[in-house]
Amino acid sequence: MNPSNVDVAIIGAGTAGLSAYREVRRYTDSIALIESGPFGTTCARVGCMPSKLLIAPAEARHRLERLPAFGIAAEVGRVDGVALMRRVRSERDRFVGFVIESMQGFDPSHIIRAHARFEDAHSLRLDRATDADVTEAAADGIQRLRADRIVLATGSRPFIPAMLHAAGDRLIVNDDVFEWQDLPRSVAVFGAGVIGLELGQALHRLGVRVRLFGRGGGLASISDPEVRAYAARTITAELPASLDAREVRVHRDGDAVVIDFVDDDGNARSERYDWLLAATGRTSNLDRLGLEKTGLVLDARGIPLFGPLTMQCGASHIFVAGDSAADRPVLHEAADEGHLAGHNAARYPGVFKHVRRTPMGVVFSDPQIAFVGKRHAQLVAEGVDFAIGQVSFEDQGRSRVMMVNQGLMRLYGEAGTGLLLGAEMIGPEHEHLAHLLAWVIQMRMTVTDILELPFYHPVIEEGLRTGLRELNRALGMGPKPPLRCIDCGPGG
Ligand SMILES: Cc1cc2nc3c(=O)[nH]c(=O)nc-3n(C[C@H](O)[C@H](O)[C@H](O)COP(=O)(O)OP(=O)(O)OC[C@H]3O[C@@H](n4cnc5c(N)ncnc54)[C@H](O)[C@@H]3O)c2cc1C
Ligand SMILES: NC(=O)c1ccc[n+]([C@@H]2O[C@H](COP(=O)([O-])OP(=O)(O)OC[C@H]3O[C@@H](n4cnc5c(N)ncnc54)[C@H](O)[C@@H]3O)[C@@H](O)[C@H]2O)c1
Repeated sequence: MNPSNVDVAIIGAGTAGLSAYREVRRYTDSIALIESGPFGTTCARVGCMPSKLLIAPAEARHRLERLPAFGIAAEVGRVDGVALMRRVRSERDRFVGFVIESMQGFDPSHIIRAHARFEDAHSLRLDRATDADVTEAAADGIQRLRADRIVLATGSRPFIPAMLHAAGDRLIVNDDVFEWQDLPRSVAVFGAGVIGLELGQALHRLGVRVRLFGRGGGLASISDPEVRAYAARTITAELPASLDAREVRVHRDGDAVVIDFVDDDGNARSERYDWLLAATGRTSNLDRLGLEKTGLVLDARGIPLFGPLTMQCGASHIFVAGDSAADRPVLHEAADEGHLAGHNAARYPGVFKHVRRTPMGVVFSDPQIAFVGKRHAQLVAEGVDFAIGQVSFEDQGRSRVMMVNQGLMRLYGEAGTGLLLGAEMIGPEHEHLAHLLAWVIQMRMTVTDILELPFYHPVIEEGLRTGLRELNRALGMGPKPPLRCIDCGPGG
């Protein structure tokens, strides 16, 4: 391979880039996979996996707190922060190791450690990589690369509002949390989105003093006002939070971060924390690529206009995938988009469309929050004629048995066709219910057809059946579900 002139260059070796590489390699051996940071992917290093490793012990401890309500005397375990963080890091390293192992079959001559930037639509300038331990592009003698086709898979980074910088060296992001040697005493978590809620609740349950600072009352990007209100009530009953903190001012007093703010009840408060964790959203890394030199049409955020069924930017030889595209910033979609972008970059100018999966999001809070198909806000914005069926999990049989009976699910169905369109929900084991719903939506099933599927007794899925029956009634396609329906079994 001529290392300065390749068929396909892939910028970024995260989930999307690795998936693109595997696809491109089926068609050509003339490839450059360019990575400026450490290998291992955001998901394994600082994202999905370490966050779930922190959440798991927090949930285990929380279950102990609930045992007395079952009549079991239990002492809530003292948290050994050093041991706990050691496990988080070592399991995280195992997952990173699996990713790096999966790259062992890659041709080493395809891999370039450098920061890529466009000089024109086909030429990339390669600068020193950020990871000091790696071979630098200059040391390889490659400082410029010409590529016939290019995949942009550069991921995203935390977005930090200017006002938070007053916390100085006490300002951290998710990456820093997973390097901790011990748990801190206190953390102010800014941003009540997915990351803020997952990490904030886990730290709180591990005995760290936490407050979650939100803006405008939003929580975990729930768009259905009823689900959002229920979730806000349920989550904040346990986790100290100001979801609509106003007049926020951050400053330092010695080692402490001081936060002055007006809380949700209108009271002026001043609180001190060891750390300020910014979980205030993420921004695409495409802004550091010099895309203005490519001639691509960019949107207001600097992201090229692309087709979600091809990942092609305009009609060009450039394709985009994963978090950098800022369209569906979750792991399985990054992998899909990488595959699609890689496939089309390899075969360009032959470009195929590929049907996308039903959108799905799961927030690993407790209770879990999930979204499937079309969001409530999207249906309203698109002017879709839809009906809503809803079910509370407070009286749901199996949920009560297990003492996890908190939750509200709202299901959306299309008027006239009876098709299930989407759902937003908070409740027990909802990561599983979200999958069932995503599968039946993707199969384009009507609510009536879904109700023909089997439901065991007593299971949490029976709550879903009640919601679907309510939706069928609201669509005018089924009877009013009987109160305490006995064919469902008690509590069904
Ligand atoms: C705390 C947290 C928890 C999460 N939890 C979940 C979860 O539970 N479930 C889920 O589905 N998703 C989760 N996500 C989201 C998921 O991690 C991302 O959607 C996914 O990792 C994106 O993959 P990617 O390939 O687009 O980006 P990355 O994996 O970030 O890869 C991009 C790569 O490009 C490199 N790069 C950037 N610019 C350049 C350049 N100019 N030149 C060369 N290389 C460059 C970067 O160094 C990086 O290695 C979480 C994210 C975070 C932060
Ligand atoms: N379980 C999962 O699948 C999972 C978990 C974590 C992250 N992720 C992915 O990572 C992405 C980024 O997550 P995120 O939580 O950083 O972003 P987010 O967009 O979900 O939430 C950011 C929140 O910060 C708030 N905010 C912004 N500026 C603020 C300020 N000055 N003060 C207070 N609040 C402020 C926003 O209003 C928003 O609610 C998610 O969209 C998701 O795709 C997924």
